[in-house]
Amino acid sequence: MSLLSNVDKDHPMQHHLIVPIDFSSIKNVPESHIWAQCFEDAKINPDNEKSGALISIPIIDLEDPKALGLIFNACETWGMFQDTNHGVSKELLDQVEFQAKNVFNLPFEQKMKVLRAPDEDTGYGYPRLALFFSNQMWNEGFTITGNSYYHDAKKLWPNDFEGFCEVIFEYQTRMKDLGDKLKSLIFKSLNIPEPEEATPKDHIIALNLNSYPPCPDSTQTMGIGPHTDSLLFTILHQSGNASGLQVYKDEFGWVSVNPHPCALVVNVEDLLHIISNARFPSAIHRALINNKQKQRLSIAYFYGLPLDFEVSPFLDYPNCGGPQFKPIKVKEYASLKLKYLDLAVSFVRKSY
Ligand SMILES: C=C1C[C@]23C[C@@]1(O)CC[C@H]2[C@@]12CCC[C@@](C)(C(=O)O1)[C@H]2[C@@H]3C(=O)O
Ligand SMILES: O=C(O)CCC(=O)C(=O)O
Ligand SMILES: [Fe+2]
Repeated sequence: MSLLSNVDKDHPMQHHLIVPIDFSSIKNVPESHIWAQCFEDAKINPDNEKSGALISIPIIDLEDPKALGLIFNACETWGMFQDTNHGVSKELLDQVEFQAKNVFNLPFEQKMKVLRAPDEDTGYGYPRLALFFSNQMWNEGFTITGNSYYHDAKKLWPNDFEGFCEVIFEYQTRMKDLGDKLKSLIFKSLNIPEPEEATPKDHIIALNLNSYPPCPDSTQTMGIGPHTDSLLFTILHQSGNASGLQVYKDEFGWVSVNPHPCALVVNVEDLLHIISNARFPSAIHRALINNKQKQRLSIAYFYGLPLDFEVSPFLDYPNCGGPQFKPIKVKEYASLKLKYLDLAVSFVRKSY
């Protein structure tokens, strides 16, 4: 059983919000998957041109001696950056993408063998946030926590599961190393001590394989609806051949985060927003479907803290004002998020 399922038990999901349509058999976009066209403007400006200037999310070389300052500025301005020189090989990124493609290219009935249970977080299905939107997303996902993939891979490929397991094991190991390094850099950049974790091995960590299948009418569909992620930060690999990810910023609106060769996207999640006393925004992001013909893949690694860890704003820096949030345990926050999605953070905000 995975860690987050302790929390999920109180918030079971309805079956029809978990089961994706069989994308391979669809000729027209069904009514259920049509989103309003309000995001059309963002699709026709994928280069992020605003008032004649090009804006883009910072790309930071982690080996750059100035990396700390650059990370701080990017997190403060965007809640997001792309990192290069992160130590994860191109081969491994290609391999994990290949394995993700293998999962999603299986026949629908085969994928249904590992359908996520209503009160669990691992397995195949629409993302959990499907609960909060009246329209369905053009997306199918496969969520892994700890070694849940082993059991699922045996169901997907009874005689040939080792290849998938080896790649996922290796990817999780490399992501954990990179996550530890990023955590240290991010906390140093804020000039605050890293959280002292009583039980470091009980971190909530999840890996999400996302597929955005080819779509007969990509002007009307949404890959993944607007949301923030809940934990400390996400490390996202997006396939190089298709754009879609966008981050929201007040002055600019939706800004595309186009794939950069070898870079991984890092975005601030809610708990880091709280710990930084709102100095770092939790990145509001979504993924559009920009291409009719091509499948887009992304692999998201959610780096968290132990469930019983109490999170509170760190205030020991000049002019930080008072604490903007009440202390809250990770598991309590995860539970609020499952109930209220992006309103969850407002329940933790202090009212003066
Ligand atoms: C650890 C986790 C974070 C996540 C829920 C999960 O158990 C695994 C999937 C994650 C995801 C991905 C899409 C957006 C999101 C809000 C969702 O519905 O499932 C996040 C969850 C989160 O950050 O709360
Ligand atoms: O596919 C993407 O670019 C974004 C995925 C995402 O936001 C998520 O898995 O939480
Ligand atoms: Fe996300």
